[in-house]
Amino acid sequence: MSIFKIKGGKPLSGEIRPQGAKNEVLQVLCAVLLTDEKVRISNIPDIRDVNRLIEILMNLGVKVQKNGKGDYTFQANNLNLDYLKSEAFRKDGSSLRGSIMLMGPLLARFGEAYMPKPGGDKIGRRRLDTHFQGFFNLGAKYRFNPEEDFYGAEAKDGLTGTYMLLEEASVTGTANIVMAAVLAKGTTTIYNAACEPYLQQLCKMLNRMGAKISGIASNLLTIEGVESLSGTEHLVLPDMIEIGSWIGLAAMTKSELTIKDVSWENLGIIPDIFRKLGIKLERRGDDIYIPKQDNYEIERFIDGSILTISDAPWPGFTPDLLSIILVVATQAKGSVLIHQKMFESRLFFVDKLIDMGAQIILCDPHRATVIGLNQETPLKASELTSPDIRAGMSLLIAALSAKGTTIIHNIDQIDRGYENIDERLKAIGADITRI
Ligand SMILES: CC(=O)N[C@H]1[C@@H](OP(=O)(O)OP(=O)(O)OC[C@H]2O[C@@H](n3ccc(=O)[nH]c3=O)[C@H](O)[C@@H]2O)O[C@H](CO)[C@@H](O)[C@@H]1O
Ligand SMILES: C=C(OP(=O)(O)O)C(=O)O
Repeated sequence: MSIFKIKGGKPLSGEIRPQGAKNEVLQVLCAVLLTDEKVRISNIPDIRDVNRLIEILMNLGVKVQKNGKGDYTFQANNLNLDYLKSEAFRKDGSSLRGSIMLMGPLLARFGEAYMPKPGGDKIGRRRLDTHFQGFFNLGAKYRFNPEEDFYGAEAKDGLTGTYMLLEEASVTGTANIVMAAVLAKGTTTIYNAACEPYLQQLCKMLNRMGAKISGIASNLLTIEGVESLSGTEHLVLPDMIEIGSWIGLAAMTKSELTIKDVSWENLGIIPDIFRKLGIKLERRGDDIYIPKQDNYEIERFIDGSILTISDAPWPGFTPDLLSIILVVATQAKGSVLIHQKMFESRLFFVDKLIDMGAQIILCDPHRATVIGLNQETPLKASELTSPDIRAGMSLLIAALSAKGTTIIHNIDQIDRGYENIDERLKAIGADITRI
């Protein structure tokens, strides 16, 4: 398995263009199964999770044509559903989280869907109840035989729309239920739906295919079922998690960076949260400009108490950027409490930052207090292993700011979500080698 060798402490400069959004692509790729017509999707990032999902679609019989970089046409007009019960699918499907979203479209179009336990980051318990509850509400029956190790949902007589109040605003769960409901008989109403830009994009694409979804961008979606869907073209948004990662990188390494074409209107609260850490960033057209800053000071709450940054379903702050916020805070002036509410094992990587000299108290699995070093003492180089995708990127940012040479193992975890990261970092001046 490859490793990264990083010589840190060099300021970076220049322009960087975000890749297409991983978590949106995983949704819209699954949606190609809802029609037998062609669906063209562009700005698809060349990352491990996405490539695996495309391979699964191909194994399922979807015709895949590459039109150019990140630009593909898919056609699901002759599928091999036997693959869903095969040993090969058991292995392929369990390699990424996003594959769970194959179920909604398959159930809607073919009345059956099977799924091995999906993969994704090991960041705590990741339940699938919302997905299945949604399918049951639409009339599907559960099928699980422990010896098969597959989850299954069947609806041989089709799905029927209904009202449902989700227990939690699950991102992939909402996507799955929406994709199941678009072809159901009658009207489905989903309250407490997730509404991340990923979902807004999915719903807009489905409407272009002929679906009737209203309430997009809110937590109350109404879906009038239709008989069938047609083909469409879809452009994937820039990856807001990558954009946040570049903001953090610029601040931590005292670099001047311009992040190109970020789609500001889809970034929600993300720029403001980085500003709370004292990071200056400017809107220039649709770009983000981050000037070189020798230090940045964390704000306090209005009553003078220590700032807390926590995650919440959209339009709250995404949990996928908390690890980046945490690492950037280690070199800020001041203190902050990071509260990761959703995932229970996502903060354990702070041990590695503590080894590098960061001042952090892990209060419990969900909360860490960071006392910033104000760029007075750089982090020390170290030998590290990346535990998950975002912690991996955080460690990479730490390494790029640290004094000396850091080795990061298990960089597959970073490649899962960040396209060609080493070459793109080199282009802005980083000293990083893939070995
Ligand atoms: C492939 C993909 O798109 N993955 C994203 C998706 O995962 P995924 O869709 O798997 O995550 P969910 O939204 O289902 O939930 C994530 C976790 O948060 C908890 N939870 C969720 C909603 C809520 O209102 N309260 C709550 O506590 C869940 O119990 C679960 O432990 O959304 C997560 C939450 O933004 C992101 O971290 C993942 O990157
Ligand atoms: C947790 C993440 O991904 P996944 O849901 O695919 O594990 C992430 O993108 O930060």
